[in-house]
Amino acid sequence: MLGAGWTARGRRLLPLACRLLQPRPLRRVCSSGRLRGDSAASGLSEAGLQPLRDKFGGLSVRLSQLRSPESLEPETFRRCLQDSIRQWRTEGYVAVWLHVPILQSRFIAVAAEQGFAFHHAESDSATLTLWLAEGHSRLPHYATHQVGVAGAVLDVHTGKVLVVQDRNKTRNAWKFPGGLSEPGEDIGNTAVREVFEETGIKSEFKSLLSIRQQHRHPGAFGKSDMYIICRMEPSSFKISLCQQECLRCEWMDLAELAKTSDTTPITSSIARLLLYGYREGFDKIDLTMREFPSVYTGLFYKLYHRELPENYRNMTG
Ligand SMILES: NC(=O)C1=CN([C@@H]2O[C@H](COP(=O)(O)OP(=O)(O)OC[C@H]3O[C@@H](n4cnc5c(N)ncnc54)[C@H](O)[C@@H]3O)[C@@H](O)[C@H]2O)C=CC1
Ligand SMILES: [Mg+2]
Repeated sequence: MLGAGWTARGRRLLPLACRLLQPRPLRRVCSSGRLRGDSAASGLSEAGLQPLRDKFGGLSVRLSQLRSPESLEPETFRRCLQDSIRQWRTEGYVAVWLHVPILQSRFIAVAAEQGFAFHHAESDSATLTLWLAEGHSRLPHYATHQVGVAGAVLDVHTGKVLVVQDRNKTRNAWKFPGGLSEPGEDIGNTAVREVFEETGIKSEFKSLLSIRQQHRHPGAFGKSDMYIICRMEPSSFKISLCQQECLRCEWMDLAELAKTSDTTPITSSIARLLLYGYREGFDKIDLTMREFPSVYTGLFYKLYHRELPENYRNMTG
């Protein structure tokens, strides 16, 4: 029997909803990854909801494809999902990815009762997963780190480096201006942007100097934090301090920064590294950047490493 909350429209949709969640045998997968085949599959197409098989033997179900999600009662969804999970297991699928638009969030609790857990949620959609195969889940985790980037902006003509003291910090220590990378932003571009936003100084990215990894970072919502310091060259010199983020900003003698105790251990270490490069040659400290075409068509990536001598760079045969 159907529940009391079941509407006339919902009743009409029950067979459809059940079919929407019916698993398709692996052999019915077409080249696009869509499950194809018999009358049930044509029902799926009709409603626009088509579970997709991925190359790892998992399935992807997108609730955004439901034509009338408001007519699908959570109880109906629960029964359909339960049946489907049983069948998907029998058919050897290894995992299910369930994509839920924020407005259909009532289905999340139902899926959680069937063993689904959040994989990630962003903006207007949540993705839940259920591992179906034997043993522990082999599904990759979502993002594990946040990335922060600072710019060590050195004026090579004066030997002075740009330093700030952040507002809202427990201790006022000198550090390089910097901040969090935005999605899709190159490391060097974050450094240029953050240096400019916090100090008004324009600068150019030259190289990577260091990477700090910190687990369970309180400012990263308990995730890990990668803090990257770049070597930068200034192209303007007049400071215009961001009052919201910074307390102080100045051009400080690099040798003084390398010696002062009024700084953090990271800044102190990198000031000494930068001083060494300034005196002995930046090739001794730089991780420079090269750009290559990616295996993903139309995309490029940036590779950072120590400079290679010409005869190693152009090796053939
Ligand atoms: N040199 C060192 O020792 C230090 C390194 N770092 C690293 O720098 C990176 C982050 O740099 P930041 O300058 O902190 O980032 P950021 O320059 O992007 O500034 C973050 C902004 O978000 C605001 N904010 C943060 N949490 C907030 C909240 N809950 N509510 C409202 N506003 C909030 C802050 O007030 C600040 O304006 C991280 O990778 C961190 O590990 C941070 C501090 C010191
Ligand atoms: Mg900052």
